[in-house]
Amino acid sequence: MKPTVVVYNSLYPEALDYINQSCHVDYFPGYKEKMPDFLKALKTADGIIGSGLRVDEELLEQAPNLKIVSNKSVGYDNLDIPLLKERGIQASNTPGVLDDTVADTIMALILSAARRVPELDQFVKSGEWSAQGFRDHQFGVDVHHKTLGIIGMGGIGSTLAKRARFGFDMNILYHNRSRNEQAEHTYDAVYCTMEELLRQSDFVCVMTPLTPQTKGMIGDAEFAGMKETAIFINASRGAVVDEQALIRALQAGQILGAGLDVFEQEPVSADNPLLALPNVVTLPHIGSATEETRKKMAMLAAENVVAGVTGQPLKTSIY
Ligand SMILES: NC(=O)C1=CN([C@@H]2O[C@H](COP(=O)(O)OP(=O)(O)OC[C@H]3O[C@@H](n4cnc5c(N)ncnc54)[C@H](OP(=O)(O)O)[C@@H]3O)[C@@H](O)[C@H]2O)C=CC1
Ligand SMILES: O=CC(=O)O
Repeated sequence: MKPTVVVYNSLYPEALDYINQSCHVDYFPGYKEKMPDFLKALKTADGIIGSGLRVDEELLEQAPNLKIVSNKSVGYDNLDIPLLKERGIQASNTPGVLDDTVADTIMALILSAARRVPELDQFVKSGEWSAQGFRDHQFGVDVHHKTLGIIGMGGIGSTLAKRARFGFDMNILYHNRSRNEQAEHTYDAVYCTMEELLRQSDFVCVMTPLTPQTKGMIGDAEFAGMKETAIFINASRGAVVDEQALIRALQAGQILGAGLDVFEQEPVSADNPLLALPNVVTLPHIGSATEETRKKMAMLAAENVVAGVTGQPLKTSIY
């Protein structure tokens, strides 16, 4: 009998076909709208694939045969890893294949925030440019030759460092729990304490995973430690930052601006004060969202789930 794989959000046809070749597929492009059927399918699932589903004790109770959870994302803060390990269930994610695309998104946030792109786009389209002309107070700040501090110099952080160093002649500082010697050699990145990095950087970019250690890692004290001219970028997970502290820092002029791809609550609610601040550039969590990269992520996640249910080694196992 073929193993059963539950696909819990939409998946490219190529990836679905690949799973279909060796598995029975229960496909739920939007599992939330089909909850009773989805829960029924979990009862016989050997593997599940998708992104964002919270896999915890409650979910595992519904899925007694589960052998693999294949996350179609790099981040795996939706998974209870100690519990999965304890139950002997494998888990995989999709590192590497999205590094360039996410680094491009971060450069877009850096450039948009520094050069006030969304604000000035609106200025042109609303007719204000022709009505009142462009004034000095609308100038932005340079990105080239400035200092970029990267908190979380891993796959994406290093790919960002490459762009910043060689494309924009930026100086790179970084902070991790451990040294990244490759980034030091290749991008002249300088290892710093968090305090040093915040004090010296013109752009501060957070790129760590969300873990119990990183939750709320950037708060009042960290914003107070940044330059008044600093631009803060977050494309990791919203909860790595204390969002209320970020709002306070922006409203008080403690930092110059922010570029955000992620939020504590997603989709972000319409009354979030961040949305009312002209010096904040926002994106709807689209770091890896290009056609080409999402296809690569889907195929990698499909290969992992098939490997997991057929007893083969996973391509990108989390543990
Ligand atoms: N916006 C989006 O669409 C996307 C967001 N992401 C997010 O980005 C995260 C990073 O991805 P990726 O670069 O592939 O991951 P990596 O594992 O390659 O890099 C993570 C880096 O964070 C560092 N780190 C981990 N914990 C801490 C800590 N407590 N303090 C300081 N540094 C820490 C690690 O170094 P060390 O272990 O030495 O501390 C490592 O250098 C993902 O987990 C995901 O949440 C990913 C893809 C797209
Ligand atoms: O947020 C996206 C991811 O891949 O993680």
